[in-house]
Amino acid sequence: MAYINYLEYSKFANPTEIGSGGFGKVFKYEWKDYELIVALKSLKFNTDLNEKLINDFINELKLLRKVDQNIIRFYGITKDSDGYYNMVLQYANDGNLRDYLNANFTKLQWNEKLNFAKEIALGLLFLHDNDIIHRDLHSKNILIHQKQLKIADFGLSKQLNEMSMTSNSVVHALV
Ligand SMILES: Nc1ncnc2c1ncn2[C@@H]1O[C@H](COP(=O)(O)OP(=O)(O)OP(=O)(O)O)[C@@H](O)[C@H]1O
Repeated sequence: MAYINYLEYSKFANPTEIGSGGFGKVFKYEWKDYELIVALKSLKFNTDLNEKLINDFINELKLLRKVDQNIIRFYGITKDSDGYYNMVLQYANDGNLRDYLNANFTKLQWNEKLNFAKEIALGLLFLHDNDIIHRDLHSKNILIHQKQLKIADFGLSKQLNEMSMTSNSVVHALV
């Protein structure tokens, strides 16, 4: 397996909660070395180790190593003071597309809406060119950073070559 950066938790300062999802909470931090704002997304379990959640998390890590301007950047992983692993991600300063549209839809111009559609299509094209299907694409999994849309949350994604024989057979049967 290719290398995933391990980052020291002490390098991150001033946490502020920005959201929560299936894996746990998401915090905004300052990455002191680079004076960069990043998002730390944690992997938390209330009960015993859940194999499916872990597999989803590892899958998300592997897929996020790829870099594209319409895909949220993944810098590495860190372990927080409670012992939980966190993904260190590019911080999207305008949050998710669903909240953004709820707040701004009436103000948006057509050229901006068309540009949004184009950026989502470009992000998807990049994923598909890399044989990745997202499988959970919706407006909360699209983040906005400096007016640019970035596809996030690959927990349910699958790389086509990792699909089971059964799924492959179905795909082939359909082609
Ligand atoms: N990199 C980021 N930059 C800024 N905000 C983020 C970032 N990642 C997540 N968020 C915010 O935190 C919320 C929760 O994110 P998360 O990916 O954990 O869950 P989700 O996509 O809403 O749910 P689920 O994990 O169940 O699919 C997002 O909807 C978004 O508003």
